[in-house]
Amino acid sequence: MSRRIDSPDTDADREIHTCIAATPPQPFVVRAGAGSGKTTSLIKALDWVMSEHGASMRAKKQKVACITYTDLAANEILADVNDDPLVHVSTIHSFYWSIAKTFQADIKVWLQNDIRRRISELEEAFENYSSRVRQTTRDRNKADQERYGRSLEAVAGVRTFNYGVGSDYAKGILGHEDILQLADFLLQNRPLFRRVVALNYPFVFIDESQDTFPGVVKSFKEVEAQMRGKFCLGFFGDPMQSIFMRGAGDITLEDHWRAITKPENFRCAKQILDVANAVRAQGDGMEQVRGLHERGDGGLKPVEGSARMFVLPNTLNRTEALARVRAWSSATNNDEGWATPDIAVKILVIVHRMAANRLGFGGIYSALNDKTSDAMKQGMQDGTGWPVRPFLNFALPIIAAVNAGNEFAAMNLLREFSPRLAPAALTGQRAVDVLRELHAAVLRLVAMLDEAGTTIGDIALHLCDTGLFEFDVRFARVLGFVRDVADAVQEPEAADAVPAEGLSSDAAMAKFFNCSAQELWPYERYVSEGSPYATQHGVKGAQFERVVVVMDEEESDYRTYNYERVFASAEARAADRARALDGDENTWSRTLRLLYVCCTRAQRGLVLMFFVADPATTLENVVASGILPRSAVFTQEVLAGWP
Ligand SMILES: Nc1ncnc2c1ncn2[C@@H]1O[C@H](COP(=O)(O)OP(=O)(O)OP(=O)(O)O)[C@@H](O)[C@H]1O
Repeated sequence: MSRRIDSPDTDADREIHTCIAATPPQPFVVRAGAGSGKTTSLIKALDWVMSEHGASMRAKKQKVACITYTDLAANEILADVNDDPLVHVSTIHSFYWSIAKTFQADIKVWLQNDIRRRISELEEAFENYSSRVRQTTRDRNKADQERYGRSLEAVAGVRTFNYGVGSDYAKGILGHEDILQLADFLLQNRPLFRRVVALNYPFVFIDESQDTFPGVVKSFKEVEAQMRGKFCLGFFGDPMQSIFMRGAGDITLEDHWRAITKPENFRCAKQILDVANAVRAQGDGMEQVRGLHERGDGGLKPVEGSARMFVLPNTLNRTEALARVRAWSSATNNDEGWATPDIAVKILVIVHRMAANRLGFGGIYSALNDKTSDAMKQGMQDGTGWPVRPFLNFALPIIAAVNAGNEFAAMNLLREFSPRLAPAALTGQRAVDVLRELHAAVLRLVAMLDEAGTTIGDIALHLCDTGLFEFDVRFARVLGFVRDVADAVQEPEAADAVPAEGLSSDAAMAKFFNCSAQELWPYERYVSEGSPYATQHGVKGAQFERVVVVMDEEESDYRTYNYERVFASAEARAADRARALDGDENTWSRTLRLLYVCCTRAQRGLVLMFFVADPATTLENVVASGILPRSAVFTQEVLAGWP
């Protein structure tokens, strides 16, 4: 297998090498477009640190830190550098915890102050409640204040703090968000801490820097300012691919830092790259060159590929339109892959709602998506969120095990998740009695899922009341008010609240509990990847042979993204662009970047399906935008006669 590290150096790679080999090493910011092989450059950079500075770093027990966006990316990079112990690859959360965890006394002080801050915020909110605020909201505010008060008391007695999936302060467990706040606080306020970090990690490289939190960039800049000459930062990113609201975007250079541009694109066939460049021309204007090549008889040749748009009336049935476009593309490209069910084509939807409604879990989707925090949306979409884990990790698997007659698997799940089988709980009890009760509870669970009226809340209460499953503190808290579900759903303040801890997640959970339990199976199938759909945000960093991008304002969140703005009249676009250049981030600029990310996922074939109210006008706008030539833009008529 060819290794990334063995691919020829590009000009950008040579510049990175110069920065790393300089005395002292020079911090740098690599700006490189989609498909440019940023990860390859990053791996080469790690290799140069090892070859140029490895001996002295080993002697001083130092490491180079490489911060990635996901654990998956971290593992891939680690494999590429042969798990060299000189390289520490991790997500920002793990890295932050690894540098902060030895500062236990500081952690306690920070946490106590932070809990006090949260209590003050709740007190202030309470004082400012208008007379219209309902009693349940007031009661919950008080309950949250009391809960934090109890946490504060408990934290005083905690000896060791750890990092876990969800926070549980009384047990000394900090959650994801806490780790970020804590380490940023230490990095930005404690010179000694900055010094220790720089001496342990004289090189820190940050991948996907456009999506790194601004606080993280600020923190590392402070380390660099204090330890100049002894600490080298390297950012690898693409401001045009900044698609998460909390991302840092473009990294501003300090005086002595070097800007490096990597203009190649190795991923996209020519027609797709032309579209990507035309999109980007309206953004930062960086033009990418080269495109996908393949080896043929006469050596390496550029791949032409295909890129088309269908401008369709938004009255069409989306599923039928998609099937027709795929059949048409298959025939036109003479490529059966377009019509092959499932995975040969990746369909990118703005939100999962389209897939959710079609597959039968629209209720779960809207409960945990609409007016909820980004973390809750994301956790629902990828199946890692705390509200859905008890069902995905325990309830559904145990039902499946029972239905398949697999008692061994069912027993293993009970051992792993049931608090009643914990050794302490079994003391003084006859195990056989406990098992008999659990068995009956599981059979009831299986029956409940088949009963039409069962809600997700009913399942949750059953799991809780029978001791089948141990809920974490957040879930346990919600179960506390689950019987008031109907009330909470109707409560206007709860439903309309800006996403924040407490109220908005309570309202979302109330809706979630009201959903039919029968939505759980299709939801499970969806998150376990048995689907050709992905969201336009979820495919960051990925590539696929054939991509369909569904641009559909009816499916979208109007405030944040709107493709009609990108393909509006020339005057409207010019006005949005002028505002964006003035620093006013807007729907047009956000959507333009999302479109760039979507288009550049495709290697050989790209189809944009644009559902609009007025296809004729939109078609003219699309052509005027210069993003696709007229010959590549089609309307409903061409699909007539396709199945
Ligand atoms: N130097 C190179 N020569 C040839 N192909 C390369 C080179 N570097 C990367 N590639 C190939 O180009 C494709 C894109 O690489 P990669 O996914 O690392 O890009 P990226 O910059 O991370 O893209 P994105 O920003 O879109 O996630 C991959 O198929 C990779 O194998």
